[in-house]
Amino acid sequence: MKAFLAYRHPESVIPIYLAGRAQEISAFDFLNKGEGFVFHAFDNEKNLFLDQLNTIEQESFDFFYHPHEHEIISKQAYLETCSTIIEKIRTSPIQKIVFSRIQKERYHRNPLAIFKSLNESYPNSFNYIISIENVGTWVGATPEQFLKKDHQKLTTVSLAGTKLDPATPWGTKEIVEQQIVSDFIAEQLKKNQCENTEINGPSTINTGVVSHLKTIFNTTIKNSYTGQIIKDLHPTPATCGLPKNEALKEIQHFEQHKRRYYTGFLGLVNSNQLDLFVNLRCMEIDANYAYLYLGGGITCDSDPALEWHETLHKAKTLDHFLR
Ligand SMILES: C=C(O[C@H]1C=CC=C(C(=O)O)[C@@H]1O)C(=O)O
Repeated sequence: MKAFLAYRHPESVIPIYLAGRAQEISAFDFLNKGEGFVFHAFDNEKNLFLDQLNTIEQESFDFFYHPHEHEIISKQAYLETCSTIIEKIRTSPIQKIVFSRIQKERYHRNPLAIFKSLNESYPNSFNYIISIENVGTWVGATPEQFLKKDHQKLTTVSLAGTKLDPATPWGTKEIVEQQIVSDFIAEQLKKNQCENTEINGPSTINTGVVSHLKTIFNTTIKNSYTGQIIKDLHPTPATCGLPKNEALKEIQHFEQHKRRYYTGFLGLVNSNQLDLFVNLRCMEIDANYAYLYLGGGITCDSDPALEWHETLHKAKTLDHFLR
């Protein structure tokens, strides 16, 4: 399959435009594929690996649209389902479920112009546009590093909790919601024999639209554990919930849409390095419409109306640039 990719890494100001090929890979099967770019689905189905990537002029970037159903729920349905999820959490051992929805918007700009606007507005995000034959086109500006690895040095991040106004103090709901992610990550690092783990945070980061709590984990891992730590971390409770398998089942039950690449992960791969991001604040586009994927962590302290409002606010990351 033909593939086009443009990305702008948060540590750089220069966007890179590439063309190459994409192949479907089994879940997590990208570590022995050589140099390339992984675009991994949330539910491990139709994971893609891009390679034979060559730099191109941006004028040569082409778009593949692959229309399919996007289930869009009403505000009323969102609020009702959210209340049911809160009740479920209050009456079961589940502590957190990340619930998401799709918002459909007409767009009128060249997708590359949208990508460029993201680069101007979000210097600290990993911004990308990816277009793959028979798959479609996705655009995103994600603030969440999934995993960075250079030889045995590994960094991962717990990013959760959202506030809309940077001036308001953090509430207990957000602090607990992010601590759940940090505890989960610490446990997975330990299980995978990581050593010399340094934990920094939580501190507040501002994405330009919302603020989050962020804790950074720097550690050392034996290369033989790389595959296992990725399997254990994906998906973290920042995008799925806790306990992981129970939360996954509830997501499949409550969400009407398939997440596809939203809350999967993407990024650069080569023999000794990985630089992966969680696919958040992203949208799938066809020739006329953008489908924004918007989610948030639900806990026993959630308020459905506030969660709805949070998804509307997160949508601003992208919808500001569609018209
Ligand atoms: C699942 C999303 O965000 C996650 C990352 C940061 C904060 C989150 C929250 O506050 O709910 C989510 O865990 C999303 O933006 O779709």
